[in-house]
Parts: sequence; structure tokens; C-alpha cells
Amino acid sequence: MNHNEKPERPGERHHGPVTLRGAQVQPGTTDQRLLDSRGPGDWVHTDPWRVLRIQSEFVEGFSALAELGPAISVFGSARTPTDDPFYQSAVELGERLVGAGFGVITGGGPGIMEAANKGASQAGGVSVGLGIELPFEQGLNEYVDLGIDFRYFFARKTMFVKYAQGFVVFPGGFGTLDELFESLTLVQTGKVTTFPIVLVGTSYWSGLMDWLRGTLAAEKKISSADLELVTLTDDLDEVLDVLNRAGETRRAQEREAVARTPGAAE
Ligand SMILES: C/C(=C\CNc1ncnc2c1ncn2[C@@H]1O[C@H](COP(=O)(O)O)[C@@H](O)[C@H]1O)CO
Repeated sequence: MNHNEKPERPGERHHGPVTLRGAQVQPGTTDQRLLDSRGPGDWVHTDPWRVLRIQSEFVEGFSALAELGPAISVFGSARTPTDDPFYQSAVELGERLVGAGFGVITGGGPGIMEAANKGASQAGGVSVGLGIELPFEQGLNEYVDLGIDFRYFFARKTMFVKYAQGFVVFPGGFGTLDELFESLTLVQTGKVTTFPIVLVGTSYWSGLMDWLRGTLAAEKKISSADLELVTLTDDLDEVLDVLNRAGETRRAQEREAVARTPGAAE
């Protein structure tokens, strides 16, 4: 009992504002009920429990990445072998992103993800891997210096966007397309602003770009301006240029926002 609680009469229990008497009084304490319980475990497979697990992925991700500086998310095929020219290009991009003051975020897996992490780590920068639980064991690639494993794709995808200033996308399959189109939708609908999306590999991506222009834009399912949300190039200088320019725009916007804040000029 603490000093401002009412004294308990025999057969009576107080829990904060609640008074329990007679059959309402449960034996033992709340701690005992938590620690001693040995009930069936099937509730861990229920949706209310999953909601807590999902929540914990956001909490873990937000706390691990809160102090990450400016970063770029790099995507591309998990199946790209180390002797593929795009692997080498992703290593170089990782290095150059670090040189330009960015950390590198990837899905933490093999292929292009490994290459970008390798470049970032070798250049002494921040190399982040956001792994995903898959039906087969694989683990984070060896060049990830800050790794988080996710059960849920959607929680992981939030981190790719929230902690990056832009996306660079190398040739890839369904996973890469999913990440590309999610980011395009977020930019198109204004959910993220000043967010460059760069596709590396003109010959790989030009069929898709032609289809977006010739079918989606032509049939007015997207506007022609939406096509300008993407930069298509083979040139890493251009990739860096696009990302740096967006970084400058973002910093100018932040300065303007501060200047508009009441009392900031005083
Ligand atoms: C296919 C193999 C391993 C898959 N391992 C992955 N680990 C982490 N992230 C992955 C993995 N596979 C896909 N992703 C995500 O999707 C993108 C690549 O998918 P794609 O279908 O290969 O284009 C990638 O950016 C990740 O975020 C066996 O080697």
C-alpha cells in the first residue's frame, strides 16, 4: 500500500481506482500471474500479438536509425554475381556515396546489396543493411556494419524511405521493381518530397521506360510529368550529381522552413 491508497479491509483489494471484493479478488499479484503463467502458447500466432511484434519492428528500426546522417538507399538484384559489371559499379557507387557524405542503406542481402555495402564499408562510411526474414536462411552480407533484421517487408520498406534522401536502383527482379514502384508512388502522391530516384543501366531499364511512356502516359494512366520523377543513366557522375543537387534543394528548403518559424529570426 502506498501512503495515498485506502487501507484494504479483509477480503478487499485495490488496484489504482478499482476496488475488488469477494469473488472479484484474484489470488497473488500481477507479477506472479505474468511470471508463473504456463498457459497454452497459441496466442502468439494471433493478430493482436502480431500487431505488437510489428510495432516493435518500427520501434527497433526508428531507434537504431534515428541518428543516421544523410543516406541513400541502393537497390538491385540479389542474384547479381560478383563478376557482373553492375556489381563493380555498385561497389564504386557505395564508395562515391561515402565520399559525397552519404551513408548507404541496402536490403543487406547478396548481389547489388552486398556490392553497395562493400563500397561503403571499404570507404569507411556508414553501411546499413535492412535484412528480411525469408523462408531460407541467408543472413546479412559481411559488409553491413549496422544491420537490422525484419520479419515484415512493410516495416522494412518504411525504413528505406524514412532514412534515405534518395534511391538508386540497379537492374533487378520483382523485389527491385517493388521497391522502385513503391518509391515512385510515394513521390507521385507527394508523400515524400525532394526525393530523387535514379535508375542505373539504360539498356536494362529502357524497355520499362518506353512502356511507361508509350502505354501508361499515352493512355493517361500517369502524366508525362510523372516520367520526370526518374533519372535513367549509366553514368555514376550523373547519379552523384542528381543526388547532390537534391541534397542542396532539401537543405535550402530546411533553411527556409527554419526562417519561417516564428521567433527564428530574433
Ligand atoms: C535470391 C537470393 C537471396 C534473397 N535475399 C535477399 N535478402 C535481402 N533482400 C532481398 C533479398 N531478395 C530480395 N530482396 C529485396 O528485394 C530487392 C532485390 O530483389 P530482386 O528480386 O532480386 O530484384 C533488394 O533490393 C532487397 O531489398 C539468393 O541469392
